Amino acid sequence: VAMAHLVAGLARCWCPSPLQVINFPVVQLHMSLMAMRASQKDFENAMNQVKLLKKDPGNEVKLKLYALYKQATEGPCNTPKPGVFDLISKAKWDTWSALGSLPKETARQNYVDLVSSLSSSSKSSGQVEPGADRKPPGYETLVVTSEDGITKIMLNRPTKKNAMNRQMYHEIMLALEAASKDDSRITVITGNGDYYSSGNDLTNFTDMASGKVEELAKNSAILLRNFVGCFIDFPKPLVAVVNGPAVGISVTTLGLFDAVYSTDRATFHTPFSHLGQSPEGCSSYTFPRIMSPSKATEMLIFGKKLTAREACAQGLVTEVFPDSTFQKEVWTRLKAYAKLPPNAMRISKEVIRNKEKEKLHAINAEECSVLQERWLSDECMNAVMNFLSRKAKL
Ligand SMILES: CCCC/C=C/CC(=O)SCCNC(=O)CCNC(=O)[C@H](O)C(C)(C)COP(=O)(O)OP(=O)(O)OC[C@H]1O[C@@H](n2cnc3c(N)ncnc32)[C@H](O)[C@@H]1OP(=O)(O)O
Repeated sequence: VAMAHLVAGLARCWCPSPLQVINFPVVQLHMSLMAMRASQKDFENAMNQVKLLKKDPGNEVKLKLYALYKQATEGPCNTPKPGVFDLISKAKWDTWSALGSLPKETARQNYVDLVSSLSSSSKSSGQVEPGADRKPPGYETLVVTSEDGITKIMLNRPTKKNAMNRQMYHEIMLALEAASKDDSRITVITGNGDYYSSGNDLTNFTDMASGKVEELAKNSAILLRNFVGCFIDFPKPLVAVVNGPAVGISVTTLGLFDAVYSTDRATFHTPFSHLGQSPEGCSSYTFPRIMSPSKATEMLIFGKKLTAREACAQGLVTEVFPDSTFQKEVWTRLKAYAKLPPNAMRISKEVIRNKEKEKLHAINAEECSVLQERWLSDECMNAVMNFLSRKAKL
């Protein structure tokens, strides 16, 4: 009954011209840190474009548009929570509130992207779409496919063991953003070749040796914070299909996935002390909770490498499969899961994740700020130089 009221109420809220509700004053916004930046003009165009859509995009999308608009213009949700019986206001408040501390400029970009995707699918008028001259992202470090209700993001630098260079960080963020809005129900991250990922590409640090070190460390901390933030905020079930060994950030972010399936050939290694670094990916918070404080210490401080079975026994991995049947078994299972009702899955994730979101963003910020200092230390510089001059391997 409550759902029926909510649906009817939302329909009233957006009808007879359901999209005209998004007729808000315009405010000045700041430049985005993200690679693709939506200008104030793009944002205004998007607001106009919404009114021209012929096809009603549905309540879920309208709520998302509402929330992104509010976040882009007013920032994080700052109004009192409506009562439980005020279903429409509560649905709007919940959606806005779920955006947490998403920066205004990112919300503005997301709003523009969402409207752009709606415009291209509904082809409502002969007008030029905002951003129509902008090419859809072509990935150089990833292969992204969508099939059977599953968007698969495959890390694709196999000759470098899928080490994450700056471009890959940016592309993963873009791919997650796109997957959060596409029709798929589950999103998977996996690796191409024999490794899941060897973690941060240590050549990212080579620039550090060439002056402006503080600035580079600061920019890397911003990149890392945005990157991990995308995992914290990802709204659909996110599954890691760990096809081989995982190192560093590709291990720590697993604590932010909803399920982790691993081949028995994989290992899990976070050699931060060896590298003069400190934990990231919210692992300083998630790992002690997933495993136990002392098991987390062995991994994050002493750099103990876990086998897949050990990682499973400690709760980091959901299930381990023999390498010979890994792909077949995992994809059969995921395809079955992808037939489940998408809204129920998304809402269940929201219920689970929302309790922790604010905390996770705070942990992420703290870890990045500590790392920013660590990257400038002799311990870190020496470890990176040793790897680059091939004196040391893990
Ligand atoms: C924005 C900043 C975020 C920072 C946060 C993250 C922290 C981390 O992720 S810390 C973890 C960093 N990763 C490592 O320290 C791993 C380093 N790599 C290795 O120790 C070995 O390469 C590895 C054990 C993974 C594999 O050893 P082998 O099987 O013997 O292969 P090769 O060493 O010959 O590797 C093949 C090829 O790949 C290049 N490679 C592998 N890993 C990395 C890496 N992390 N960064 C850069 N390059 C990497 C390796 O150099 C080889 O290249 P070529 O010599 O050109 O063939």
